[in-house]
Amino acid sequence: MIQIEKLTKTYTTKHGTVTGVDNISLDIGKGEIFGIVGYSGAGKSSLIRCINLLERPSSGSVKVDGKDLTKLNGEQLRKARLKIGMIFQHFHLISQKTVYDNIAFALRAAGTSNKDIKTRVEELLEMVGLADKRNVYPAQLSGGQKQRVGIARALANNPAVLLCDEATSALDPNTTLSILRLLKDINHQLNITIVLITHEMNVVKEICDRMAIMQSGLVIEEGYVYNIFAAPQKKLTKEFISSVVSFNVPTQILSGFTGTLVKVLFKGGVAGEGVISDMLQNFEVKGNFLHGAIEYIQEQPLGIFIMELKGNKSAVTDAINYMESRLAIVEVMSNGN
Ligand SMILES: Nc1ncnc2c1ncn2[C@@H]1O[C@H](COP(=O)(O)OP(=O)(O)OP(=O)(O)O)[C@@H](O)[C@H]1O
Repeated sequence: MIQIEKLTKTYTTKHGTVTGVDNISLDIGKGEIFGIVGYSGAGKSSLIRCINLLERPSSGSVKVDGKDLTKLNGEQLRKARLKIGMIFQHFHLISQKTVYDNIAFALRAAGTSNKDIKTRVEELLEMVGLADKRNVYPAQLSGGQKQRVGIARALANNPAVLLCDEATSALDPNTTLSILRLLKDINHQLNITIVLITHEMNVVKEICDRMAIMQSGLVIEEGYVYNIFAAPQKKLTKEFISSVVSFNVPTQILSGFTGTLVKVLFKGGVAGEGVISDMLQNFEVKGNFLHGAIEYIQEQPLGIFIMELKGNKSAVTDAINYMESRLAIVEVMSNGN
């Protein structure tokens, strides 16, 4: 649905040229929820704003539904943009207009008749759960309700893509969750492709199918969220993951162990316990559990165990190889003192 090819965005400032996006290529499939994570300044906003050409790329191309947006003239681009909805961190509602008129505004801009506007706005208000708020003004709404209006407005013209620019960053955790659930429902119901940028890994963990991690304008890691949580490659990715899932044991505790410390991850959670008990029965090693948890990522369990293995070196190696052969990911944290 979205093909980004060798996209670069540079800005000319009085201090020289700044690169916001550095030669990024990404392919986002129809109906996917794709998350782009990074700290402030990583280039997320520059990238998402290039997807609907709010920013014109310095080089490279952006294809949405097969159309290269960088090649369209003004009128063609205006039409193509109707198929790309966007929601924002600070909602960007028109304060002098009611909820109804904020949503109707997007339809009027697209030339929809008054009769069709009425039907469509009612439909959208139902979808986002705000039917009873149609005549109130934005100032009378909570942050979560404002974002629901933003979502209804973004969906007004039946877009194929919804871009979310830090859409939950101004909301408390419970409201964040309710907005993320709404986005997921909309994604299921309409098969709309959603691209969201965020600095919060819990947002990605909650709803994204795939993700990219950005740093200094580059995508440094990309893949299925579940796989990235199971086996992050880059230091920054590990840092983001540890902000939502703590696999860490305090260093002073780790230094007190004399055996080999291993972190064992099992895709599929509980099954892992069976592999560990088989391993303890079949090899001349003793296991001492320091930490065990099952995390749910996209409703799929990921089992994590941190344990000390004691025994002679070859038995420990055999035990680790055995767990790996049973599809565990084993990381040796320390070889003992
Ligand atoms: N209009 C602009 N003019 C000059 N430099 C810019 C402009 N927009 C972004 N940049 C620079 O491009 C880089 C990427 O910024 P960008 O806003 O895309 O990052 P971000 O990951 O979205 O961060 P944040 O969440 O803080 O917005 C930064 O170095 C930023 O200073």
